[in-house]
Amino acid sequence: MDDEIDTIAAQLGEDLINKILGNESIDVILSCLELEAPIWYQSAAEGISVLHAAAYTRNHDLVKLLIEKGAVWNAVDYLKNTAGDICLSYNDDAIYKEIRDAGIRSELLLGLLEKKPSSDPSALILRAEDITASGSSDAFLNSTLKYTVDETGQDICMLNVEGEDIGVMMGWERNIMDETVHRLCDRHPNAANLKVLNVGFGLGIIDSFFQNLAQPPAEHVIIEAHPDVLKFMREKGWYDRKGVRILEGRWQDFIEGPELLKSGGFDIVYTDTFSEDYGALRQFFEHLPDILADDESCFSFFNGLGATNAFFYDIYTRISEIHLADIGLEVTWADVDVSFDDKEGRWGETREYFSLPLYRLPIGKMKAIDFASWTTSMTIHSLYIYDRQAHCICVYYQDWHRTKRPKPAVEGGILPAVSQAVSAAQQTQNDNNSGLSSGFSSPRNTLSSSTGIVVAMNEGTTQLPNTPLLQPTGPAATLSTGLPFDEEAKLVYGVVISLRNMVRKLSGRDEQFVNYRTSAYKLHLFETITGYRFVMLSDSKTDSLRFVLRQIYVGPFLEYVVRNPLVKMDSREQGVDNEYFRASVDRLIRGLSVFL
Ligand SMILES: C[S@@+](CC[C@H](N)C(=O)[O-])C[C@H]1O[C@@H](n2cnc3c(N)ncnc32)[C@H](O)[C@@H]1O
Repeated sequence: MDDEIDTIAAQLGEDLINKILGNESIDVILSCLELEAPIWYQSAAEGISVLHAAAYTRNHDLVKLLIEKGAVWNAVDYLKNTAGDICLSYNDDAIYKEIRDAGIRSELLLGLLEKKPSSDPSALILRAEDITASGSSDAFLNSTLKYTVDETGQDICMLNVEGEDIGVMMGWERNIMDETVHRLCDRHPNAANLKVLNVGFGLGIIDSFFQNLAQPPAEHVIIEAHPDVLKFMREKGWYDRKGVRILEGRWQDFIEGPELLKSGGFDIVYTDTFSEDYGALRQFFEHLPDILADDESCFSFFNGLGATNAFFYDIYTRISEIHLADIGLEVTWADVDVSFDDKEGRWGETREYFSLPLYRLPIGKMKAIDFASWTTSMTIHSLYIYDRQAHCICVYYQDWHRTKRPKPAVEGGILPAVSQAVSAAQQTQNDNNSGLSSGFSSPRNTLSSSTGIVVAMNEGTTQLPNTPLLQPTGPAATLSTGLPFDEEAKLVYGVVISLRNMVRKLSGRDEQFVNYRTSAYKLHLFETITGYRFVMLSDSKTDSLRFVLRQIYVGPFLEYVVRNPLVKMDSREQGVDNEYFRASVDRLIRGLSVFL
């Protein structure tokens, strides 16, 4: 019965492929699929799939349709070509990208990278379930390695798997390693004092290039797991080299432990292991933000997945770029010409694992923080305005990226027109009292609550047109004092005045105190000649915001507070809040050029 089904499927499949090759219309192909012709079929004669057939006929619409219907993007024919390779041979970029993107989507979405069985034709890329020493880490680490010089004179670290010689590392890769070291180190700002981590010693080619830099690394950590490699390292004197620290074991054993980061993060990280699949490489990626020292640190890895096939190599190159981007690393790629060797000579008796003319060399760097988006989304915590006349009484308060507001002020603890969000407000009372005689039309001006309920969302219930109010979206506030607002405001004022006086005492009256920074926040101060003190708290890494405070003063403050005929300029009794001022400050913060 099963045989019968197989025969029918094969007939329908052969018929489908022949129709595609015969340039039948899309409708005809669709009706074959409706009659259950198997879209996964590969022809008996050449092993070509429906996607190969569509690529041969260069029918872009049909390729799209077949992909939509579930055609296998990575089927390999008997000549080990994929449909993508067929497109490459025709130089058909558009169809190539269609198939390549289907591959990337499928790999990303289904996470097939870790799961491909070795019987899959694409096992020429990954050997995740290969339990021989070339595909299984455990089997590899228990195997015997041989260091030798092959018939062409190149150094080889070799493994024999079921009678076949497999190069763990081969001398022809010197150029790749040389170029990698130069691209990683040459222009590094810390070149005179580099801290380098290399995972996987092999022949020690890359480690020798690191050591041969004009200024060898100040610290050079090598993680190596295989006992035979460690023996080789000992024989070659690597244990005695200055600045070299060898961690014996798998990188997985050290990556989260204290020993690796004994002297802090690394300027350069490189990894090139053996018998590990893409899933392991991706796991290594995930640790990079923790082990790279800073934004100048660089990372590279041996980019050899899929390198016996241009199409697969392209896909895995792009997937690694996407995954590195996910953890904040931006990759630039350089091509290294590896076509110069006579291929026969390069491989000798060993199994070929890189057959493309160009090696794509990745250099990953932590993406520079985009100051614009960073500041809009997380830096400015709060603004306080004080009037010298009113001493430590805050006359205005507004916050943006503070997830925890202070507790509301005790009743009578703050002036009525400071901020609704930190007053002991009672919404019903707000409604009843809106539009008070003071000239403040904002509901924020009508507070006299006794409930103590915190109004913890946007302050503006009324808004100027086109002025979205900022949400408190930042990280958990480091600034929350847990105090009621009136006490917090006094504390801020007290700190400002003490530091200001201290600066004057230490450096003379002309010296101005403009900001200070702790590990948790930065405080910025701007004083007007009329006696107002504008204080802003921000993330500790923010540049000076004094110019922002000045802009608030000369813009919204002068316009909506000082020159507003409806506002009684009595900040000692009232506070200065009004909806126009509040919305205008919001708009100004959001519209700052550094936020663009
Ligand atoms: C291809 S070789 C590295 C070659 C090296 N880049 C060079 O320039 O000579 C791979 C090395 O990684 C080591 N290795 C494999 N899996 C490892 C793991 N999980 N942790 C640390 N080293 C590993 C192997 O023993 C081998 O020495």
